[in-house]
Amino acid sequence: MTESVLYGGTSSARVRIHHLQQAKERGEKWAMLTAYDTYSAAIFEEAGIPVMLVGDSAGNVVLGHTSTVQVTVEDMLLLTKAVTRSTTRALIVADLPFGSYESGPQQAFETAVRLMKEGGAQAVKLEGGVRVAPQIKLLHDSGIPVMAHVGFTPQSEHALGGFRVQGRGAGAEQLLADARAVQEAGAFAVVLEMVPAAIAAEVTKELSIPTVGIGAGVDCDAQVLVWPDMAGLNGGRVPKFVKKYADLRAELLRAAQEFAGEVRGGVFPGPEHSFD
Ligand SMILES: Nc1nc(=O)c2c([nH]1)NC[C@@H]1CN(c3ccc(C(=O)N[C@@H](CCC(=O)O)C(=O)O)cc3)CN21
Ligand SMILES: CC(C)C(=O)C(=O)O
Ligand SMILES: [Mg+2]
Repeated sequence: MTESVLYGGTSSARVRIHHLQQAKERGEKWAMLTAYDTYSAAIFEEAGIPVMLVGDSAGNVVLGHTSTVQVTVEDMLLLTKAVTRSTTRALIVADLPFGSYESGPQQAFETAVRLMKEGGAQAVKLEGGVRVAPQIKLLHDSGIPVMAHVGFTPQSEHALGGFRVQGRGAGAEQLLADARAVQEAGAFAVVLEMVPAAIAAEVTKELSIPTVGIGAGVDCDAQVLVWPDMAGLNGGRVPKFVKKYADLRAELLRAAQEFAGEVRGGVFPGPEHSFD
């Protein structure tokens, strides 16, 4: 496992993407996590996470919005800069936020260039299938690596009628058409969000590019989770597809309470934290 090229040195984005492609061919799975700040990104890189997504889920988990719809390009730039300042080996992908690419390929190009030039991202992600294929094609032809995102696309929650599994029944054909369209347009990978496991397995088999699942079963080539969800920082309800690998909320709550208690009791700072 440690021999895997996925966790190697500081190769170019193009070479790293080629390694993701080779991993699919070998049947070697990999993990992606979201990242929004400099410390956590450095930790995930040390943990051997080969791809990080500066997700517009920041709208929910960092900025306190009710959805990703309110997130701006300026918000994404701030977060992307923080992540790219502390990482060297991971491939950093930045989400194009709602409203920054839908009107056409030129708009998508201009936003992607900002996230790469100013933010330091090595790739971008956008939501949609057939509908955004022209955007993906222009970015790809311009040398910008694109990750696609089909199935449940949170930026369209209002159009889709809420948080719903996509690709069930007759929806399977549309999902397959979307997945084929983004591959054809030049995407290097595609996120499958909230798709029945059997359909995601079929898409994964059908496509030559890696699929990254979130609520899409175990047969995807890779998996992604929103890090505050998987680390248990989120105090509210989490989607069914989340597994909690830690309880950071409890740990942080305890630390903050203990600090406050020691200050109230005159215990902190001790002599070892004070200057003569
Ligand atoms: N914290 C967080 N985690 C995420 O995974 C996430 C975000 N925020 N923000 C952006 C999108 C929105 N996503 C979401 C948000 C909610 C559900 C949800 O409530 N799912 C329910 C209902 C599923 C159904 O009824 O079919 C679930 O129980 O999974 C799913 C995906 C995924 N992304
Ligand atoms: C859930 C992932 C795929 C995402 O788009 C995000 O975090 O914004
Ligand atoms: Mg997103």
